[in-house]
Amino acid sequence: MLQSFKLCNLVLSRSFSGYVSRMRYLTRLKEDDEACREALKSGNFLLYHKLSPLLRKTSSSIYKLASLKTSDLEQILEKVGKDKLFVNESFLLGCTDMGEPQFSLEVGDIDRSALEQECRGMFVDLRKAFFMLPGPESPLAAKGQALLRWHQTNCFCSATGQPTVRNQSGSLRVCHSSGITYYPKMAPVVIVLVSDGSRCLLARQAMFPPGMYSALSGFCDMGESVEEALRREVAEEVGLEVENLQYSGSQHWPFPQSSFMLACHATVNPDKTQVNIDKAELEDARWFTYEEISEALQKPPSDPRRDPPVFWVPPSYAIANQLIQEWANQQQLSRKLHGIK
Ligand SMILES: NC(=O)C1=CN([C@@H]2O[C@H](COP(=O)(O)OP(=O)(O)OC[C@H]3O[C@@H](n4cnc5c(N)ncnc54)[C@H](O)[C@@H]3O)[C@@H](O)[C@H]2O)C=CC1
Ligand SMILES: [Mg+2]
Repeated sequence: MLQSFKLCNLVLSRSFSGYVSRMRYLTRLKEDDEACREALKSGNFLLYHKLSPLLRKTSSSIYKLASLKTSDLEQILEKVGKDKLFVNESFLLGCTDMGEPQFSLEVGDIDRSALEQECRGMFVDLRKAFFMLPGPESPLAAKGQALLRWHQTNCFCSATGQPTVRNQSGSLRVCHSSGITYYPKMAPVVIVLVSDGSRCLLARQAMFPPGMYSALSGFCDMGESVEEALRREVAEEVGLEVENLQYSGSQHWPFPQSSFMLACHATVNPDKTQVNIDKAELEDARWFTYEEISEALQKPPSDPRRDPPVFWVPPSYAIANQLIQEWANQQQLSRKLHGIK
């Protein structure tokens, strides 16, 4: 069986591009428990302590996700008094460009400082880790946490109350009593940057760090399209009617419990820009000029102790930043065309 799996992979990697063979390999690992158990023997592991990922400082003093090989992880587990079979509790995350499988493992029941010492790293709260990690590593750190959290909160069937059982990769859980299969879930959220042609509308919730304003956002209701959710959220939160919706991109966002962010641009009639804020949702919503936005995009997050707080926008790992950046680029282009400095 294993022999034929390896042969099949070899044939695949010769006949398809690297990307296609990696995706086919992952599908196989998701569906075939034995193949996944075999992959665990040559995996790369991201560790999480109570959902905080393990980071390591590199020789050039930047922080990266610590990725441990199977043999190193087994040795560390033995040193901290844990059976090396604990590796099998990992969940499949993906594979590297070299085709090496990646897994996440929750080690929250092992002594944190002993692990940090053995791994030469530190467990960092995910929100803080986002500020420390190089751009491409944040989504992987988020995905690892989201998958662990989903398994931790879906141990029982919501129909029967009986325990659910995971497959080896962690791509699903089954209740053998009801026969229901549960798959990891994300909640769809729309996020929209509203423009009146020369200004853009940003808002802040009371829970945001002082001075930070972001694009309007909201969870999709059951049965809604992205367009419907977006028009409703803007109407609810600031009392405006939007038009000209334009899709920009999407992002998995691990907060509060795995959201799927769908980002769009939209416009309002420049004669109808009076905002009427829903104070239950938002602390403030304001129109910002191009000058204010480009200044905010160039500076790091404000010191939260500054009083009054300085206006700033979400950092580059958040899709809100992408929307704001795109709007600023568009404004810059149109100002150039119209000879405005
Ligand atoms: N990555 C990014 O750039 C950004 C991400 N976000 C994320 O989007 C999420 C939603 O945005 P909000 O404006 O807060 O949404 P919202 O405007 O829909 O308000 C949140 C409220 O919606 C209700 N709700 C409905 N469905 C929910 C669900 N599935 N999960 C949790 N609450 C639900 C709750 O009462 C909650 O208090 C935020 O929690 C935040 O994590 C928001 C802005 C930027
Ligand atoms: Mg909202």
